[in-house]
Amino acid sequence: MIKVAVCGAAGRMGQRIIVAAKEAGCTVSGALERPGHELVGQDAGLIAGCGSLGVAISDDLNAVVEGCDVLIDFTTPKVSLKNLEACALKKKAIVIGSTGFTPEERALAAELAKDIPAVLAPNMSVGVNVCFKILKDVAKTLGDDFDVEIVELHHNKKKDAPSGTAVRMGEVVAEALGRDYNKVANYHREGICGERTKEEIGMQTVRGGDIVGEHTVYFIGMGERIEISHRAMTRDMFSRGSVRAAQWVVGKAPGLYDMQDVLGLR
Ligand SMILES: NC(=O)C1=CN([C@@H]2O[C@H](COP(=O)(O)OP(=O)(O)OC[C@H]3O[C@@H](n4cnc5c(N)ncnc54)[C@H](O)[C@@H]3O)[C@@H](O)[C@H]2O)C=CC1
Ligand SMILES: O=C(O)C1=N[C@H](C(=O)O)C[C@H](O)C1
Repeated sequence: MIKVAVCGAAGRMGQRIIVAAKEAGCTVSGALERPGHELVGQDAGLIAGCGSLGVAISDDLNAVVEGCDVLIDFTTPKVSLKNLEACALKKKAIVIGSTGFTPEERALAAELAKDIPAVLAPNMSVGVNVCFKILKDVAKTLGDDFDVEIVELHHNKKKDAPSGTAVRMGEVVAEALGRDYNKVANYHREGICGERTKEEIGMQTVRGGDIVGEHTVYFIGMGERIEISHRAMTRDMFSRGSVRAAQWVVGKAPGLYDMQDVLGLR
C-alpha cells in the first residue's frame, strides 16, 4: 500500500484526489496547503468529504514529503517546482498536474527530475490522452490543407490560459505537421489583423460558470471540417488518473514521464 501525500489539499482538485486515493486503497499520509490557509490544522478527509483520515492539513512541506512515497501536486507551476525540488532532495516520487508552465519552467522540471521518478501531465484523464494520440494521426493524415483551430472552455475560477491541455493539443498537432508550436500559435485576433496564415494554429479561450473542462480541435478544410472534442463532466477522472499515475511512478527509474507513459499510449 503506497503512502500518498496531496499538495493543494483544500483546492478543487486536491479534495477529489484525497477521496480518490482513499478509494484506491492508498494510505493518505499527508495533506499540504499554503502557509496561512484557513484550513491548516483541519482533518483532510473531513474537508474532502470522505470521513476522518486522522491527517491534519499541514503547511510543513519537508515533513509532508518525508512521510510519503509520492506527492501528488495540483497547485501552480511555481509551487510545483518547489515541491519537485523538495522531493528530489528526499528521493521521493512526484505527480504534478498543475498547468501554466512556461517552456523554461518545463525545462527546469526535467532537470529537477533527473534523480527521481516524476509524472508531469496537463490532463490526467484517459479520454484526453487518447485524444492526444488521435490528433497526431489526424494531423499527419490531413497535412497542410486543413486549418487548425483549438477552442477550450473552463470555469470562471481558472487562473491560466489557454489550458495546459489545449497547449499540449497544439503542440501535438504542430509537431505532427512539422511546425514549431511556439512560433505558430496565435492567441489573439482583433481589428484588421489580416488573413489567416496557413501555418498558424488559433488558440481560443472561454471562461464561465462551473464548466469542468472542454476542448475541441477543429481541422477546417474547403467544404468540410473535422472536430475532435473532449468534454469533462466531473473532476473525478482527473483525480483517479493522478492516483493511477502515483501508483505507477513509485519505483520507476528517475526521469520525467507523462500520462502517455502511465497509460501505455506512447
Ligand atoms: N492535470 C490535470 O488533469 C488537471 C490539472 N488541473 C490544474 O491543477 C491546478 C489546480 O487546480 P484547482 O484545484 O482547480 O485549483 P484551486 O485553486 O482550487 O486549488 C489549488 C490549491 O493549491 C493551494 N496552494 C497554493 N499555494 C500553495 C503552496 N505553496 N503549498 C500548498 N498548497 C498551495 C491553494 O491554496 C489551493 O487550495 C491548476 O493548475 C489546474 O489547471 C486541474 C484539473 C485537472
Ligand atoms: O483548471 C482546470 O480546471 C483544468 N485544468 C487542466 C488544463 O489546464 O488543461 C485540465 C482540465 O481541463 C481542468
